[in-house]
Amino acid sequence: MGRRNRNKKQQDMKRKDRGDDRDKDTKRQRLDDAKADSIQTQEPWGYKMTDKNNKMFETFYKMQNIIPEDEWETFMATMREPLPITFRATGFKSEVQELLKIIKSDFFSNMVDIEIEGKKVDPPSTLPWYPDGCGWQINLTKQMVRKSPPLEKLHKFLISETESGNISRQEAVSMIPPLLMDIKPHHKVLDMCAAPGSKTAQLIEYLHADESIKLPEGFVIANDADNKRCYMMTHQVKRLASPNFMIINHDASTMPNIFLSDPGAGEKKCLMYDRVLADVPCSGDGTMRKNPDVWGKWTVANGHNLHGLQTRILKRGLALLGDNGRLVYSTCSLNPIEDEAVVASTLLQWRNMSANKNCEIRLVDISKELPGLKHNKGVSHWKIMSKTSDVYENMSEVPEALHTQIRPSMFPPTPEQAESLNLDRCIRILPHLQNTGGFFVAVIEKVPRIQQEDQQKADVTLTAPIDDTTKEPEAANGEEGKKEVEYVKKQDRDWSKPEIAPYCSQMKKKRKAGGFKEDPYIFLEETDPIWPPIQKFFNMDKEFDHKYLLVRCGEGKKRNIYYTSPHIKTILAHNEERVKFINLGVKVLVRSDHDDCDCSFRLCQEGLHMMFPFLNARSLKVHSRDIVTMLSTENPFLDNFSNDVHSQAKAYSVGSIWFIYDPSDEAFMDQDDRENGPNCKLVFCGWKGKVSMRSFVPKQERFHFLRLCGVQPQDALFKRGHMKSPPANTQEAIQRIPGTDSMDVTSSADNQTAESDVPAEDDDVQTTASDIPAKYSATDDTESAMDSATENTDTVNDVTQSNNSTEATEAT
Ligand SMILES: C[S@@+](CC[C@H](N)C(=O)[O-])C[C@H]1O[C@@H](n2cnc3c(N)ncnc32)[C@H](O)[C@@H]1O
Repeated sequence: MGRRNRNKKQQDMKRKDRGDDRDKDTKRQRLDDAKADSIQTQEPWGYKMTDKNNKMFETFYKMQNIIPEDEWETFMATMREPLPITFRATGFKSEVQELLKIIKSDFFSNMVDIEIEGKKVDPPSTLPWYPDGCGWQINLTKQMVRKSPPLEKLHKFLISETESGNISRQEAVSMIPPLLMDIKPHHKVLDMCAAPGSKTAQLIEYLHADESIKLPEGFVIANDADNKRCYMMTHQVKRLASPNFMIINHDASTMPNIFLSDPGAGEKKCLMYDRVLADVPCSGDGTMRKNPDVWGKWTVANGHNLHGLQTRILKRGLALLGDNGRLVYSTCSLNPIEDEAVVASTLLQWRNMSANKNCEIRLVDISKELPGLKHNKGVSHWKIMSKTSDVYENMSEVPEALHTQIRPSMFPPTPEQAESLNLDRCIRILPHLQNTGGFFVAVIEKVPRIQQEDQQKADVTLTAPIDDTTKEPEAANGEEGKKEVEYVKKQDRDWSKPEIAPYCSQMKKKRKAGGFKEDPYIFLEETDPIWPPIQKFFNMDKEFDHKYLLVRCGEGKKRNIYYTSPHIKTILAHNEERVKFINLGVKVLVRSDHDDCDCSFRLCQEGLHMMFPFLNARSLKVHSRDIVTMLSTENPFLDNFSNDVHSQAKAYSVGSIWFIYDPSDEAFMDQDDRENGPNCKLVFCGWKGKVSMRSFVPKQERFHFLRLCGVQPQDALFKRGHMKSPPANTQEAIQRIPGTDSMDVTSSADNQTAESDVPAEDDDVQTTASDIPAKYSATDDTESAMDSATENTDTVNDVTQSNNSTEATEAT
């Protein structure tokens, strides 16, 4: 008999000795039940989904008493209903308000008397707790919106604006954790499990919320263990174009320390964060409305398996949190083992660690921080159920055989401990309270017990050295306490000091000389000859420091130049060998060699918002109708622009330019701007040729800006009388774009004239005139692909893992 067979036989015998055979029958029975339960049913709107029943789920949650008895039926009925559409408007405040005006007037005002399948549809409403009316809920499923003819216009609008990143289709509950982080522009923020990045995007927005600050001092570091999902996140946050942002790729439970000085030289300075978000991987039972697959997959084991990882991530997050910092722990699961048990056991362990005596961590009362949000309080008591539906009140009742699955830390605190923990300060969002998904949030703050007087407060979050104690937890009372201590010793000895994490050492093998596989990040030298012509051409402000510009190729011509913030540069400089950086820096300049231009680089739209406050030359004030001209025409001739713009343009040599529309510039704005133009500042980059002038704006964003200027992309642009005829020799070449009734754009002949005049498009701008109608005649396939690609999904289900490893795949 081979060794493997022998081992298996021994294991079977052991299992028999433990009486595990009884499990088999129960298991078989349960599988049969589950199969019988999962009958495919046909939903309205023509798509199939599994039956929404799971007996184990019901038994488990009924037993927990976290849903009041008289609400149980409503809770279950809501869980079985599909989730309504929710989204939030994103971006700069004034631009967001303009977009909201359009949403209300052009789309929602028409939705008052709509009936679908004989039922009247509720008009869309704002999420009462989301600030500034920027969060919205439409009580329809996305399938309904897609298939219903009266909602076609709304559907196209949602796809288009989601694509350009001006709205974020995000579950309502998923918007909550970033709001509770209370982000300020100077905060150092860590998002531990960030992909696909919907919450990260909020964090970046809040960091940049004060538009009067050119560049905030703080930054956001987004981490995720899944390399592919890190790249998805790159796309998600690209439009926010923040130089104060980076993506890294590590296991959050063993996040490496980030040094702010050379780790080899003298005193180590480690980064401590002001804000940490631990939106941990979870069983996702709060997302069953959106992901009906979870119904069939749910077992108690999912929560049990994730508890260990969730706890380790929370502990590591707390270890990295600076004094007076705030950590938000969240899951989209209602399971107390993934929620309160993780929080309670971590708080208790923190207290037991003698090394932590200088600092207290405690739950923050957040019940009043989001007025209008309906929620229940966290619980202090719950029960543990095994896969075979045995129920345990404490660890001593758990058979030895289950000790690897059921841990002491999963049990509720004693009544005395519970009194000091204030678990009721956690919030539970139950789906039936406000027609949402299910969610759990706890906010924890770290408060120094002794404010050390010699500590330089201003620098505290950047310079506080990491607590590198290896001391073990002090003994707690009683048998349970001893077991807990043993457990902590075995599993968690180093939770404040994962200096060389297993993941890092693994990665070291993959590393090639000079860093990880990514292209290198090479900062421009002070004396780099590339810089003076750029500085001169754009008359760059002295405040702009070119030592934060970087390129990604060491040799040959530099194609793109990126900008990053001082702190991000410092982090990169001292950690390139140890931290896996996936993405950082905003593209601000793109190579564009042209015989008639002294500067080999042009501005690009992606980085313009960050750059324009530092540009003292090459700007053109424009009217709203000029925006329409430049965004609806490939290379308009100079005399297609207003006289005001034409005369400014004549003064400029050939090369990169940027346009600014500023409603606060009373002297320049005219009657048409006041009547038809948007009430927010807009900037675009472009190129001034000899006879024409073009913009470089990615196609998705063109539609957004056109809408802000009161033009529906499928409406006639000429209706407003904005276009002057192009010169006579190109007159005949004007043609209709197939698929539109009314939109005319200048033709290929016109483009040819201009092509020699302006540089060709780059990969940051891929717009051809015919893209416009093509997009608006998207097939169903394209639309559904867009739906799934663009809606932010932060659910991790299908969890198969041991306590130490997670294989989580995302359900989209
Ligand atoms: C609930 S999702 C996060 C959603 C995200 N915060 C958002 O709002 O878009 C959990 C994420 O944790 C990641 N993850 C799983 N295990 C991890 C670990 N050990 N360390 C870091 N990230 C992990 C998954 O790849 C997944 O992207």
